[in-house]
Amino acid sequence: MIAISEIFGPTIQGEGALTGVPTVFVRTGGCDFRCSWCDTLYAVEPRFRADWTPMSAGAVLAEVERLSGGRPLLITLSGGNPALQPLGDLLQLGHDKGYTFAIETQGSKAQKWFGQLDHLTLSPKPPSSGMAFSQSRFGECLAAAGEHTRVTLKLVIADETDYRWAREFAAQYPQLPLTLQPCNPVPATPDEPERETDLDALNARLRWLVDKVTADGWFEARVLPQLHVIIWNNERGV
Ligand SMILES: C[S@@+](CC[C@H](N)C(=O)[O-])C[C@H]1O[C@@H](n2cnc3c(N)ncnc32)[C@H](O)[C@@H]1O
Ligand SMILES: Nc1nc2[nH]cc(C(=O)O)c2c(=O)[nH]1
Ligand code: SF4
Ligand SMILES: [Mg+2]
Repeated sequence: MIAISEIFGPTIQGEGALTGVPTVFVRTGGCDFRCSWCDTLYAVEPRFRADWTPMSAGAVLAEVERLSGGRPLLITLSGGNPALQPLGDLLQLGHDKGYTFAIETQGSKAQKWFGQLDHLTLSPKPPSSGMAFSQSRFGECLAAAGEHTRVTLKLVIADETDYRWAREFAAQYPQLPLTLQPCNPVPATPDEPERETDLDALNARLRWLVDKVTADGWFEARVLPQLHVIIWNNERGV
């Protein structure tokens, strides 16, 4: 069974290489990380376990089909860390019906079924997250993706230290398309789900990041904000 926090959409992918693409989100519950600025703690902290529903692959796909009116589109798997879940059957069932799959994961756990994905977004965490990075685990994720899964990198940048880390990290993987995403300085929390983000502060970070990238001639990097945050602020389910 798959631990499901929420299934919502269709909406648009607000982050990374597929920004703007219509998609339904399947959010799993449970994460092996606790990033200091995580905007999705209701799908991370064990105190919310009672809100996560164990669902079969068939039941998840039935809900996606209901939301999408049976028209196959991109399904985005996120969390929490969806790589902790048994998702191979869902990928098989969905592909049989014409759906495609992208996943958002931090690169801390590889699964054989990564090779069944259409898109794998790896988002290793910078120093500001407070999480340790494991190069070997990240390498295992890349290896598990194999040849048919398109892999992209998405790095969250909160400050100068993160930026320098991202520069060094990305240089090791020149073959991977890269998005830099400014950290939302005021994400919603489970205790304050209606919290408004500071869009001016976010925009200032975005400008700072664009200035850095252009001044450094880092022309391989694409800079994108979380589009859904700009459209819907910190709202959940969009
Ligand atoms: C909530 S995570 C879930 C998937 C997976 N655990 C991961 O981190 O990749 C989805 C994406 O949101 C990003 N994210 C989380 N909090 C953020 C924040 N405050 N500002 C910008 N991006 C954030 C993460 O870095 C990740 O790329
Ligand atoms: N529209 C939209 N795009 C997203 N991209 C990544 C999301 C996530 O929470 O993983 C997300 C999300 O929650 N909503
Ligand atoms: S890895 Fe992703 S879901 Fe887990 S705490 Fe960090 S941002 Fe949140
Ligand atoms: Mg999110």
